[in-house]
Amino acid sequence: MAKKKKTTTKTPKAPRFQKIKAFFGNRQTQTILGLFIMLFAIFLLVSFISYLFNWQDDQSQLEDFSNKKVGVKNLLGKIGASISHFFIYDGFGFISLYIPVLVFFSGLLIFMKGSLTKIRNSWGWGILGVLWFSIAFGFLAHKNALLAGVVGFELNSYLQQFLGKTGLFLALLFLFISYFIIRFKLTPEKIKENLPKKEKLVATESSDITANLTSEINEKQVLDTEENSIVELSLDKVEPIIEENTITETLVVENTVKTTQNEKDNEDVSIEVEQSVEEKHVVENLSDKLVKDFGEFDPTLELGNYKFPTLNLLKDYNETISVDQEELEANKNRIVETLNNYKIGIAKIKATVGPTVTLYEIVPDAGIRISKIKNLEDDIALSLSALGIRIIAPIPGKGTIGIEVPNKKPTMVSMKSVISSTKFQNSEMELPIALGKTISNETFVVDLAKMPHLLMAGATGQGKSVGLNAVLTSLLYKKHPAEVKFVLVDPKKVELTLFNHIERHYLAKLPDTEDAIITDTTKVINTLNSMCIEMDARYDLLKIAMVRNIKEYNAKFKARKLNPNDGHKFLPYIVLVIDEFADLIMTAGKEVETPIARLAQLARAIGIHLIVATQRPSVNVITGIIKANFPARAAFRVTSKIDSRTILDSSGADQLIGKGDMLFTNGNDVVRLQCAFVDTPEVEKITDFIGSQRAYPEAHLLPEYSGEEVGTSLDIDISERDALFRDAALLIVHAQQGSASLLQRKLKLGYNRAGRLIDQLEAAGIVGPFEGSKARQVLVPDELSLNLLLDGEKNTDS
Ligand SMILES: Nc1ncnc2c1ncn2[C@@H]1O[C@H](COP(=O)(O)OP(=O)(O)OP(=O)(O)O)[C@@H](O)[C@H]1O
Repeated sequence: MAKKKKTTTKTPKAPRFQKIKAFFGNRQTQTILGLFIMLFAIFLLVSFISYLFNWQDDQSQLEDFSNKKVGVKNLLGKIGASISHFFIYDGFGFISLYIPVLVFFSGLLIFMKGSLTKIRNSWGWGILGVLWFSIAFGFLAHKNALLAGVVGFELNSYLQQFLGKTGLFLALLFLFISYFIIRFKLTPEKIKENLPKKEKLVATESSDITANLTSEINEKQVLDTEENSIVELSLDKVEPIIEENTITETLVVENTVKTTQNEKDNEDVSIEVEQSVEEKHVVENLSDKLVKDFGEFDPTLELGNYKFPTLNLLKDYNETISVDQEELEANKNRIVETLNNYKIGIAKIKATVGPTVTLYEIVPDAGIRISKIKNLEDDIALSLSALGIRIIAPIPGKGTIGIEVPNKKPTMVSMKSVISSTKFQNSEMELPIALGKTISNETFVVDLAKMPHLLMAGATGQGKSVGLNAVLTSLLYKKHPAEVKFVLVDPKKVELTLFNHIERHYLAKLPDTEDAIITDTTKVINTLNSMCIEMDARYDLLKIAMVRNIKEYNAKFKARKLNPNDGHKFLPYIVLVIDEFADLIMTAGKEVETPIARLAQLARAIGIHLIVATQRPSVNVITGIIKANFPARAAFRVTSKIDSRTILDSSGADQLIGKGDMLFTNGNDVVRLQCAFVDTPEVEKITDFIGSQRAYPEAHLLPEYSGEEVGTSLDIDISERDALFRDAALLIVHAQQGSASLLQRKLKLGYNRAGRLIDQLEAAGIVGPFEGSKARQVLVPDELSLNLLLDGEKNTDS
């Protein structure tokens, strides 16, 4: 029975409790309850706010609460007014407004099935806060009944009795600070770490590292600590083990590992997400800063006051092209007649009058073969009884045939007219050159930097030197001394002397040489080789700067992205002008040709450009290797068709009329131009104008080059010599013929090995340098001398 009783007494209680629990655990109940609480919070808030405005009126009315006649002003009536009065006036004062917030928040959490702990926490902290504020308001403004409320006022005066004003103030301050310390888990260390927000690189992959590190943390540290406590482990003391695949080198270990143990209530476990601090990036790098502070590097600054030559230094000529109608008619009639004689009908004819020649553009009748007209070139010229007829059949890009007939009265194209043209003045080219005017009277401007080298040819007295002066003048009018330097080679010794005036502005020379203008052949060789050294040095600079050409390099340098302490400097363009190339080739041959070919092949990217002029455009002067590397050619009048072919790869230059009449090609079309005329007094005026200005201390210096290296650039170690070296040397000395094919035949070697042997023999001084198609010279006369030479070598080597 007793047993029975026990069960009967216990059972009714348990289900009731469980029923209540189930009732409140029901989501519908929770939703309704949450909603009710939220609405109640709004009710409270509205009434509180309304009370703030109407409290004085409503207060007296509340005494007569049940009296229907007595009304209140509060938006939520007597109940609203009473509750507000209770909380605000009799309670905690103004801060009571926080109570509806707390209520609303709790309602929301119930509505959303949030954590109960949160509700508990927020009420705990909320009530403390309300009390604190109420007392604080009482402390600060005890006369204002609404601010502190009765509770605040009373507590304030009660506490002041015990602690005094200062004591209470300190107590309030203490509570205030304590709140922040507890709430935000502040420690002096944490504050210190957060205060100086300097470059602290935070691991972007902190999770990885944390994982790595946790496994490494001394377990004891964790176990020794109390249950349920949060163990903060400073990672400073832990040696991080960094796996290869983690990006860790730049980490500042700042994270803390939080280990929570034995949590009973899962709901109570709140996850704290530590915000990783955004890694700071340097937006403005050093070069940007330098540019911001000092502006872009200005290479012209050293000669900042430099004045470009003025246009009035150049002469005016009467340049109006007079169109002689009679001459035009007569020429047209003769062309039509001549062509008709050869049964070539003309559909249309059009004339363009240029400075020196007039172009008659002919549209032949349908069915006429162009080659027929081309073949009749000489006959037509004879019939027109004029020199310098050039037939262009067809005119590229047009379906017409051109016949260029010289004008009876040619017009001079002055340098002034081309320099002052907007085409030249507004050109954005790197090295603009105003060469002259085309047949349609347009100024012809080309970029030397794009050519990239220019070959000029023409018989003597046809305008080459004037052409070179036009090129140099163009550059002087457009480029600052800091941007371009000239290396002038003048074997004729008289043509370029005027440019001596601008030595310290525009010229470049070898160190320890007196004259910047080179007239001596050996100096030319040294200068060319020095330019090859300059070229290699510039390529190295470009490589380090990771740019492809001088333009990009200089742009980078100007933007202060290249450090002068690393050897970087602003690179001026270097223009090498050789006035008489034939002379050089005749006297120095390969020694000149090889560096010229090298420069021509490679120098374009690093800003070295060559202008080579010759009056003998024969194949032994303009060799295949030179021609291949000079796509831009300017031909003045030459004496034979063969010369014209050598220079232009086509005839035409032999039919020019001289005096600056020229053909220019840059690989594709041939353009007929009248070269601009600049005479010696004009050049003198310009060079004087420049020369009288402040200059650099000396001419631009090219790298040093010692002439001894000429011809023995091959530096082959004795120990690396071929096993057959001695045999080969003997063979060559016996035969007195330095050819690789001899070695190939006699020693039965392959081409490459024989070539290598010849190189080694050259390095040893047994054979001379390569001389084109001829066999190399043998420098050792007999076997005895050879033995002496080789034994001597051995002795010096050991
Ligand atoms: N563009 C031009 N317009 C008008 N006349 C010109 C022009 N170019 C040259 N001449 C005339 O031709 C003459 C010879 O020219 P220039 O001295 O340039 O010839 P060159 O080819 O250099 O001769 P050389 O090879 O002997 O030095 C000049 O004095 C001038 O009278």
